[in-house]
Amino acid sequence: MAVYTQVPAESLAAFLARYDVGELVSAKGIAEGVENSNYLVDTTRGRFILTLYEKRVDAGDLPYFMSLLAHLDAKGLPVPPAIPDRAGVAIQELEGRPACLIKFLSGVSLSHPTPGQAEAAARAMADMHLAVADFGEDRPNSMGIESWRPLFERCGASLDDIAPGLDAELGAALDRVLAAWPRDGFDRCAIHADLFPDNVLMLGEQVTGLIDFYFASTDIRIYDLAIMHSAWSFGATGAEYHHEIGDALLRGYESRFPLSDAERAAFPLLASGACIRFALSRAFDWINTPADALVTRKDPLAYVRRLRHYEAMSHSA
Ligand SMILES: Nc1ncnc2c1ncn2[C@@H]1O[C@H](COP(=O)(O)OP(=O)(O)O)[C@@H](O)[C@H]1O
Ligand SMILES: N[C@@H](CCOP(=O)(O)O)C(=O)O
Repeated sequence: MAVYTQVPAESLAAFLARYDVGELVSAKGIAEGVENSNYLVDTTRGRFILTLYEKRVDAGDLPYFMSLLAHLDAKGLPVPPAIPDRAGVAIQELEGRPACLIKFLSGVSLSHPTPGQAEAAARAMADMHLAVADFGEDRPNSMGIESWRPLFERCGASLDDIAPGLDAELGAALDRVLAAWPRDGFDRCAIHADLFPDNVLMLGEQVTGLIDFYFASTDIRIYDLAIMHSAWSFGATGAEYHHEIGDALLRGYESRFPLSDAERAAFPLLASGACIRFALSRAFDWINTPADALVTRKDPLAYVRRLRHYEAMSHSA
């Protein structure tokens, strides 16, 4: 479920009247997604996505996200920019929420990507990193390394309610990863920071959409690839590593943007950091979301198992 805010038809029709997009034909809430309310809107002139930003997206960050999307769209990347109304305004308010009308992109997100699809998606990430070389704006990563210790402490002893020993295991991994994290010497740029399979739209092996830029921020470029690697290369429980997908991701990325020796050496560490980040955000949501809430809680342990894989790789390296 991801329709937290209901938009009455009259209010949507009045909203659309500000734009040059024709008249409202239909609007359906989109079930996928967890952060925002999304509607699929058809008008007499085409199809659009309407997003109402809920509590997790800070309205103050929207200008950065929209500016990044406009930059990537202008460079020909398959991203969904916000559409400006007749007055040139893209970030609006609807039903008391910040809202944007967004370009609809075709394609489907994949549950079980093939190596060819993984390779194409990682190539698209590298294209995105190349395209932001002249993007001048900056946003600190609100889910970056500085946030992990405070988030871990907010989860506290409740971690052991998820699985006995989780508090100690994540605490020890956090100490190791924070101590070894590269503070400088690596390329930094605007990264997506959440390029999971559900945030890539594809038709066959063609990438038709990179979506959901609401964690985008300035961080280590290869950390973005490490996040993608940890999200794509494992079975749903995180126990099984699919090396053919992991290899395809690196191949696709490197076909555009080869890794340096230092980046290659740091990759397991950066991927361990990615696992800690998603294990902690999922654990926090697990602890703070009632089991009967409409939103499906994502399993933190699926990231703890991935973490063990990268930690073992770090040790053997
Ligand atoms: N621009 C778009 N074009 C087509 N479908 C989209 C677009 N943006 C979002 N969607 C659809 O809406 C779903 C939820 O969007 P997403 O941005 O991932 O939501 P959330 O931020 O709530 O997680 C996606 O899985 C996709 O099906
Ligand atoms: N990808 C994250 C959660 C963020 O949700 P999204 O729907 O905005 O991608 C995870 O799987 O933990």
